[in-house]
Formats: sequence, C-alpha cells, structure tokens
Amino acid sequence: MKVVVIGSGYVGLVTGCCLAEAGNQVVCVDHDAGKVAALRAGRLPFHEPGLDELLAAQLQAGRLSFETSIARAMRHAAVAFLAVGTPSQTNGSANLENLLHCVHELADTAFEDCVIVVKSTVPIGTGDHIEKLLNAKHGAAAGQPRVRVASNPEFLAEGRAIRDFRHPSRIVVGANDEGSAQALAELYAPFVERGASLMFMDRRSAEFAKYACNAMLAARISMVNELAGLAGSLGAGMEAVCRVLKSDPRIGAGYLQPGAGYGGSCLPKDLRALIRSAQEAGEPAYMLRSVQRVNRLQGRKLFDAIRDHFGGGLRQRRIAIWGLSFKPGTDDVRSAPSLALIHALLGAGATVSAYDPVAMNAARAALGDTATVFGESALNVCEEADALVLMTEWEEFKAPDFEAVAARLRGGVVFDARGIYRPGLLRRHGLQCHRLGERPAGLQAGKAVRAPLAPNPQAEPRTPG
Ligand SMILES: NC(=O)c1ccc[n+]([C@@H]2O[C@H](COP(=O)([O-])OP(=O)(O)OC[C@H]3O[C@@H](n4cnc5c(N)ncnc54)[C@H](O)[C@@H]3O)[C@@H](O)[C@H]2O)c1
Ligand SMILES: O=c1ccn([C@@H]2O[C@H](COP(=O)(O)OP(=O)(O)O[C@H]3O[C@H](CO)[C@@H](O)[C@H](O)[C@H]3O)[C@@H](O)[C@H]2O)c(=O)[nH]1
Repeated sequence: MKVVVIGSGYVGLVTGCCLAEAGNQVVCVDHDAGKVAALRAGRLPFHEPGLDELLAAQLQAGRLSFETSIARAMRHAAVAFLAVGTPSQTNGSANLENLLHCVHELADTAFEDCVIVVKSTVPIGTGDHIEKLLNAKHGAAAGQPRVRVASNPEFLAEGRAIRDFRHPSRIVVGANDEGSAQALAELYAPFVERGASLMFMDRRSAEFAKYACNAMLAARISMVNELAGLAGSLGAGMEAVCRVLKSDPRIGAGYLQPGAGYGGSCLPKDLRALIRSAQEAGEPAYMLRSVQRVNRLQGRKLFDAIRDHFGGGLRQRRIAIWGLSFKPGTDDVRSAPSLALIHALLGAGATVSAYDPVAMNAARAALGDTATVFGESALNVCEEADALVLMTEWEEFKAPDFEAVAARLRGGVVFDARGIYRPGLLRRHGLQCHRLGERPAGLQAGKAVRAPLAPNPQAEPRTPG
C-alpha cells in the first residue's frame, strides 16, 4: 500500500519506518528541509533506540523516502497520516496551527481515493472539522470522491517507540464510514497477525480515548506521588506500600513509581488540553485539575527539600544534576522536571552543573543562555558540588562508583528524585541520601520482621509482644 506520513518527528518517523518494515511503500513528509535532507542521508534528528538501524534498513530496501512537499508525496497514496505536533497554547488548548496548515495544503492537492488519518493527538471533533474543510474543496461539488477522515491515535511511549509500534497493546481506529475502517484494517493486518487487537469505534470516541488514557496514566502518577508524601509524613515506607499496591491485580503494577512528577511532551500538554475542553463543555473536571496540581507541587517539593537542606539559602551553592531528559531512553526534554528544577535553582542563586548521556544538546537548546554548566561525565559534574540530584534513571546512574562520587562531592548529599538508590548503601560510602516522601528524621517506622525461611501453615499464630 502507498502510505504518506506528514510530520517526521517522534511519532511520524516511527510510524513511517514501521509501516515500511511491514511492506508498504512509505513517503514521510516534513516542512523542515534540513531534517528531510538528514533523514534521506540516514541521519536521525533525535534519539530513539533502534530507530537508526530501522531507518537505514528501510532506506536500503527502497520502501521509504522523504519529501518536503505534501502535493508531491500524495500521488497514488491510499492512506495519509497527519502526525505533526499539537503543542499547548497559552490557554491550555491544543495548538492546531501546523495540523490545519497541512489540511489546507491537502485541500489544495488533487489526490485520488485516499483516507486521511489523524494520528496527532487532537481535541474531540477535530476529525469532523478536517473532513468539512477537505470536502469544501474536494468532495462531490468539485466532481471528486468524498474525502474520508479517520482517527488513529498513537499510544507509543518514547524510548521504546519501535517496540510499542511493532507490538501495540491495541490499535484504535475511529471511523465514521466503512471504507476508511477497511483501509486501516488492511494496513494493520500484519500487526494483527502478530497479536495486536484492532478496536473500531466512531471518530470522536477514538479522539477522546487518547486523552482518557493519558489522563489515567497521569492520575496514577499523581496519586502515587501524593501517597508517597503522605507515607513520609506518617512514618510509613513507600517502597513497601508500592509492593502491596502492585500486587493487587485490580490496581495493576504500572505507573506507580513516585518521582519528581510526570514530564514529557504528552502527559502535561494533554492534561492541559483536556481540562480546556472540559471548561469549554462546562464540566468542572475536578479530578483532572487535582492531578495537574499535585504534579506541579511535586517538582516544587523537590526544590524545597534541597533548599531546606541548606537552611533555606542556595546562594553560592553548587548543585550537580544527573539526567536532563524527561525519562531514560530519549533526548526529549520537553516539560522535563529537570529543567524546571534547574530554573528554580538558578533563580535561588545556586550554580548548576549538569550531565545527561544523550540529552545535553537538547537541554542546552532548551535552557538557552542560563548559567548552567554542562559536564563531560557523571563524575565530572560532582566535582566540588554541594549536592547531587538524580533526575533521570538512566542505566549508567543506577550503580555508580559511590566511592568516587563521595570523593568529589563536597556536600556529601544525594537527592534521589527517582527512588533508585538504597540509602543504607550510600551511607556506607559516607553519603547522605534524601528521597521524596521519605520519613522525616526522628519519625521511626516499625521495625520490619522477616518471614521465617520455611513458614509452617499449621503453626499457631503468635501473640504479639
Ligand atoms: N512523542 C510521543 O511520544 C507521542 C506519542 C503519541 C502521540 N503523540 C502525538 O503525536 C503528535 C506528534 O508528536 P511528536 O512528538 O512526533 O512531535 P514532533 O514535534 O517530534 O514532530 C512533529 C514534526 O512535524 C513537523 N511539522 C510541523 N508542521 C509541519 C507542516 N506544516 N508540514 C510538515 N511537517 C510539519 C515538524 O517539523 C516535526 O518534525 C502530537 O500530536 C503528539 O501529541 C506523541
Ligand atoms: O510510574 C511512573 C511512570 C512514569 N512517570 C513519569 O511520567 C512521565 C511520562 O512517562 P511515559 O508515559 O513513559 O512517557 P511518554 O513517552 O510521555 O508516553 C506517554 O505519552 C505518550 C504521548 O501521548 C503516549 O503515547 C504514551 O502511551 C504515554 O505513556 C515521565 O516523566 C516519567 O518519568 C513516573 O513518574 N512514574
């Protein structure tokens, strides 16, 4: 099948490469000529594990090509995906400027019987609007077949995007007509053969399902972050509590890792857009607003813990940061909690030295001319620092040489915003370890009692004390 993918970012490029791998003839379009030239030469504009090999293989196989012109790409296309960015506007709503720009170009382009598929995350009703716009120019009045518009939201997560696309938990197709549903069923048939399930529904439900999923994920993270804070105040250990939560199949094990709050290009912006849609629909959206509020506070709590450790003042303090991307496996720093922390630290008069294995360039661009110092290695940024803050749980930060860290870190204190370090282990190296939601000093939890090696189910229950 001839497929066009408009927008060659994290979603568009992965979609294009994976659909080419499935045997389709794919043309990826982007208005950024520099990006298109790099992609034609097999160079990736961002970091995504495995994507460079997949890109090279599909270019070599002749199934994938790149274009700057939508009109040129659309010749003989059977399916065209819209996968451009839909970032937040200042009022929280999704900015559809780029998407509508592409739609107007499509409206001015003569194409045959091609299904237009919205893959970008868009407010409910956007598909209806696009269909109207396209059919005002195409359609029966212009003596051409009616243009059909479907919704096919994407659920991949960065850092594991190829795996997610090849083996999706489900493929959602929102179609208001038989023809577009059939075209997408045909396109995704190889994925269904490998076990993916196709879920058909009307277009508005598909658009809403995307926001609903991200709202649920964000809600779990905010809930576990709030519980972690509470556990700390009440003298309970959140790690043990999480084990209990995860063992309940009704609750499930995913998205229960407390941390510095959720970041990235999706959860924060999609929550904002959904809240905006709720407002327009006259719905109060109490839960969604609380999820967002807890997330904002979570970043603030980390900053407060660092500031309080130094008696309320950060002037002349040097803070080392490990990890800049919003999560491991990506160089994406959009809404990364690390950037908010760096701005707050610099604003309080601290100096910051930061290191990330892949996101240094992206962070440099995002931080602009702030006074952040970018180090050459994880150890290098600890040199003479008063504190180290672990912000992204990259593999290389999981079991560092704590001896070497302790030798360089002037302040001897580590703030673990991802809960990956054992405070006892760090103590043995002379390092103090703070985790979000930990018990304040002086508040002791009950001593943990280990289970006997071979529990005897017949044994009489012991009376406490
Ligand atoms: N990043 C993710 O993990 C993810 C996952 C699921 C869904 N989404 C959604 O998918 C959409 C795309 O996200 P992304 O992260 O890939 O965005 P991105 O910013 O990485 O990529 C968008 C691409 O579109 C190009 N573009 C913009 N306007 C264009 C135009 N007029 N013509 C041609 N190309 C144009 C840009 O140059 C860029 O390369 C968004 O709606 C996002 O919410 C993202
Ligand atoms: O238990 C957890 C899980 C995640 N996070 C944080 O949540 C954010 C988002 O993580 P993740 O969902 O892995 O990343 P994204 O790549 O943003 O993917 C989300 O957003 C995409 C864009 O809409 C969707 O397609 C995906 O399904 C959805 O997982 C990151 O800051 C994580 O550190 C936590 O704090 N605790």
